[in-house]
This record gives sequence, C-alpha cells and structure tokens, in this order.
Amino acid sequence: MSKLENNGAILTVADLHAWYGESKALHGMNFHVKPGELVTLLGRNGAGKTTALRSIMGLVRRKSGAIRFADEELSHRPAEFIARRGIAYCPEERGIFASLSVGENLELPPVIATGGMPIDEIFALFPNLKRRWSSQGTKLSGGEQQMLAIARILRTGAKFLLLDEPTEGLAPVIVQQIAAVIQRLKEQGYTLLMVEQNFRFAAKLADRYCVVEHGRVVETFRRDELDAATHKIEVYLGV
Ligand SMILES: Nc1ncnc2c1ncn2[C@@H]1O[C@H](COP(=O)(O)OP(=O)(O)OP(=O)(O)O)[C@@H](O)[C@H]1O
Repeated sequence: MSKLENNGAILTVADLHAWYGESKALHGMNFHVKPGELVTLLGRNGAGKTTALRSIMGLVRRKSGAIRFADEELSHRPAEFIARRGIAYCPEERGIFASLSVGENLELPPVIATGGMPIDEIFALFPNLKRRWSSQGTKLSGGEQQMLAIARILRTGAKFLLLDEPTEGLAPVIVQQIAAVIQRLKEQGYTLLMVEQNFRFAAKLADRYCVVEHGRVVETFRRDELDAATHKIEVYLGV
C-alpha cells in the first residue's frame, strides 16, 4: 500500500490478532497514524493497548495481520529491524537500569538514525536530567525515571514514538511537565502513539483517540469531536 493511501498514514495496523500462548489478546485491531499526529489508545485495563504497542515493536511472538510503516510491512520483522526503521518504544515499566547513572542510561541504546536529539537539547527539554547526570537509576524519582525513559528514546534518532502510560503513578505537577515535553515533541514533528489511562492528560494533547475494547478499536474520535463524545468515552472507560 502506498504511503499516501489510507489518508496518508505512516503507520497502518490492519486486522491485527495477537496471542500470549493460547490466550488471545488482540482480536482484529485496526487503526492508523498520520505523520506528525498524536494518537491515543484509550481503554480499560486488559483491553489490549500495551499488546498493540508491543506488537508494533515486534515484541509479541504470536500474531497475525498487517503492520505497515512507511510503505514497509513490519509484522514479521524482529524488534531490532523495527527499531532501525525509526520506531522507539517507551514501556510502562520504563526500563531504567538501576545500577547505571543517568548519563550511562542515556548513552546505552544504539543510535539508529541520524538526527538523534543532541544532549544539549535533551537538557533543555529535561533540566532535571542535567542536574542528576551522575545519579544512579535507583536514586531517581518516578517522574525523573519517566523523563529519562523518554529522553533515552529521543537519543536514538527515532521519529515515531510509542509511549505506554507516561503519566502512570506520577504527581500532577510532573504530569504537567510531561505534557509540556510531549507538546514540544509534536511541535518538532515527532509522530506519537500513546497509551494513556489519564484521559484528562491525553485530551489536551492527542489529535485522535482510539477506544480499545476486547482487543479491538471500537470507536475513534477526533479532538474536535471530544466535547460531544466525552460522556461516551467515560462510559467506555468506566469512569
Ligand atoms: N505476558 C502476558 N502473558 C499472558 N497474558 C498477557 C500478558 N500480557 C498481557 N496479557 C493479557 O492480554 C490482555 C491484554 O493486555 P494488555 O496489557 O495489552 O492490556 P492493556 O489494555 O494495556 O491494559 P493495562 O492497562 O492493564 O496494561 C489481557 O487479558 C492481559 O491479561
């Protein structure tokens, strides 16, 4: 499929099914993301949002369906290949190496493309990381760990970011800082696919919202449809 089909999507997920052993987690998921967009996957616990991100990143072993990124089919490719195409994944558990310093954590992932964010821009975006450069991963607050996890994927040069619940467990003031960072990334032309339970956080940032239920996208809303759809979304989320 050409990049310009499907409304000019850069990522198209079509009829995606995924399993953990015999247990099925995705039941024919369909959605797309256009270049420069921020799309949020919303839904209750266990709906399949994380599995969707992990499938795109090549981290779910058993799956079927299509995952097309910039004209290329990725569904049968390993994670290293997908990373080299410019997709990066920031998992919910953040994956900070406890025994390494902030600096060592930042320098760990391979640079996969030119245009990785230079360290001075990282510091401008995340001033805390400069102050904490020599601190061990274990000494960081939850917010600092999240900042480091995002900063680390920016270093790689990836321009398509998968963020899994970036605000989980964080204080409101830190949530605001993360929102500001994500807004800046959008302005810089990054494309983002984000899983988020915090609807109020996502509502300010996302261009479109895909509601996930039982391993499928059951409805999609644009930002300008949000006011009219808020009640419906709250029912979907059970809030
Ligand atoms: N490693 C795993 N092994 C077996 N089943 C899993 C595994 N990870 C997830 N599942 C199951 O797959 C389904 C989808 O889970 P997933 O984590 O994708 O949902 P989610 O929408 O991201 O929810 P959450 O916010 O709870 O992470 C759930 O039924 C979950 O129990």
